[in-house]
Amino acid sequence: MSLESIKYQRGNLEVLDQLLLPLQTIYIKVAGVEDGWKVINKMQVGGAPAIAIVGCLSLAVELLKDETSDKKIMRQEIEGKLNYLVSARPTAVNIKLAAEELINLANTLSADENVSAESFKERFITCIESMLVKDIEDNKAIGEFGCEAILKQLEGDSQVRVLTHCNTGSLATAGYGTALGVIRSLHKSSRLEHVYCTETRPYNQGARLTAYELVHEKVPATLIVDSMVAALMHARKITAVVVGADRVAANGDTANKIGTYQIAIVAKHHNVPFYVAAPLTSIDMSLKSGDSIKIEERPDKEMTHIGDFRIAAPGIKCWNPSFDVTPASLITGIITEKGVFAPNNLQEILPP
Ligand SMILES: CSC[C@@H](O)[C@@H](O)C(=O)COP(=O)(O)O
Repeated sequence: MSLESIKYQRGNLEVLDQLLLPLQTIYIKVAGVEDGWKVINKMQVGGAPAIAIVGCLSLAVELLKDETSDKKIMRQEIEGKLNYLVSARPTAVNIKLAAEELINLANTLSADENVSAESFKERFITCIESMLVKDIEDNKAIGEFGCEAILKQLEGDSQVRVLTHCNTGSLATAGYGTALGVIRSLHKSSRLEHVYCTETRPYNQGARLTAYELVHEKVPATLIVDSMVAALMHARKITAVVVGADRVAANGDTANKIGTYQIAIVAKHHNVPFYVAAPLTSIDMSLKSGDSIKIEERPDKEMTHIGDFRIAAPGIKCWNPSFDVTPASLITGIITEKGVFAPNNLQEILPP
């Protein structure tokens, strides 16, 4: 069975504490928006889709307990709480787009005289709950499209070696995963020879989470340190790189975990196709290019320490951007639930 990072039943939300993995499997109760903001900001839950889903579900849990019977007050509170949740982490766009959609729904329900306060609440919560199912369906479609695109470039029925970065699996989504979903689909098709996953310094999502998922799923995999990517591509034939995204701009420039950009440069040098696997909810058509994507900077401690153990020389200054932007020119294709698109062709699916 796949790992489950989000456990939800109406009125009850728990998330698997990613900071404790792989050593401990502990679920944290998220009783409302304040808890939702904290688990996202502290990175107890990470990954753009999972951040959006957990944030919105934390609002669903809070709303269920709310006894307000005034729709206007409910609408106002919902808007404030969603904007607050969006502020927990600035780079991933999924939560911002989900918040905009939910605020529109709240406006419509509040303005409709035929909708009672009870029915407003019910329809609003149901809409949030549907995100869980939709994300898994989208990821399975991404997996299939990605698998097909990678296999299409091969001659005969040769085996595939893939490199991935950060965590994009069941832990970073509602389930199945995006880039890791593509890897899962390749594995199912018996064409996957091997996966290489990077450690993903400084927070080690690759070593802690992706490696954990790959071992759990019995996918043949090897962990490498981030600085080994060029050596790996020189030493072994890598068929493709597949990574996730936190925000894709309208021109295809893609923000993803720090280190993605340099992997794309190395891939270009070695003629290795570089794919971004992301649902449409990671594409921000309001931004012309990656230059306008806000890059989150994380506390120094995430670089200088491993857990509570300091590894960096005391007194040294740090720069800790959590993401970088890979220019569209380095990206072979963006794998979405609607198919694989050239980065300069996103208007085909999402007209501006
Ligand atoms: C399907 S997850 C895609 C991205 O969100 C992922 O690659 C990533 O960068 C995660 O960053 P994180 O800082 O752990 O939230």
